[in-house]
Amino acid sequence: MTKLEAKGIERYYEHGGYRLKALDGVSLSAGDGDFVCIVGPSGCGKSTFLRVLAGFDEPDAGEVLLDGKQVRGTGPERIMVFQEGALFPWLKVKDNVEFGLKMAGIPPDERGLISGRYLDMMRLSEFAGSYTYQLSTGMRQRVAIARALAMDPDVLLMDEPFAALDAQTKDLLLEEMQHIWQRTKKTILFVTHNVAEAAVLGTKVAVFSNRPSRVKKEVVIDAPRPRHGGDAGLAAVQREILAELRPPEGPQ
Ligand SMILES: Nc1ncnc2c1ncn2[C@@H]1O[C@H](COP(=O)(O)OP(=O)(O)OP(=O)(O)O)[C@@H](O)[C@H]1O
Repeated sequence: MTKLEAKGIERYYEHGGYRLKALDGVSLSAGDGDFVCIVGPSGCGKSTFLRVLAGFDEPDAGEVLLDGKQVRGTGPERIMVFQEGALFPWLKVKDNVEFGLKMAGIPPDERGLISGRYLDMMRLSEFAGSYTYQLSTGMRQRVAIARALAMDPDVLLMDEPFAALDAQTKDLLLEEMQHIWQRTKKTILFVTHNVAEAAVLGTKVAVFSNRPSRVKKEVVIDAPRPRHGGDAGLAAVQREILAELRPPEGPQ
């Protein structure tokens, strides 16, 4: 069953009198429980597309459907995790995770149970009372993921969430992300510039073209899990994606 569907999304930006077309009719769907990775050339419009899905940006044309119904603006059923986590430094880890729940009027006891569950899942329980500046970058990113999951969204939108991490932490989080996805059965759309990461995580990978972007190709990946970066079985799929990303050869 289709969970989230984007149909013919167009998005323009004003650049000092010049109208720049970022998205040129992007259509992409994610089935319930799919892990869709989005890759594409730098500046092609991946983040713009995710912002449209999250409702932070209005498309100039096209529509976003959740469970077959058009959605506009932001909503608790579509939650975004940013590259830098975007946590509140003045709040403790537990309060960061509970922030959205508090805003939604969930009583303290229930909030505590929910944050406890996700802090446990992200192996952060012993840091519940710490401030985010006392954590490593990887731990902060895990707090951001816990905070998003605590809202129990239908769809998790992740914009290069591991880009600022060192290789070792990234490997660990790639593994954890697969466990979390399998445990929570969330529908995830995940933007990355890293083809290996996309091949490890994705049930399918959507390759965006150069700006103004469209979906150039969708590659379905059914390799067994857990997957790891160096898996030989993923090499062919990575080559297929990389071939799509290579600029066309022009006249010499
Ligand atoms: N707020 C904005 N105002 C004006 N132009 C913008 C804005 N946000 C993005 N753009 C332009 O839209 C295009 C797509 O940007 P976007 O950040 O969506 O690309 P991206 O694929 O996520 O890039 P990267 O991989 O480098 O992060 C770029 O040319 C960028 O300059």
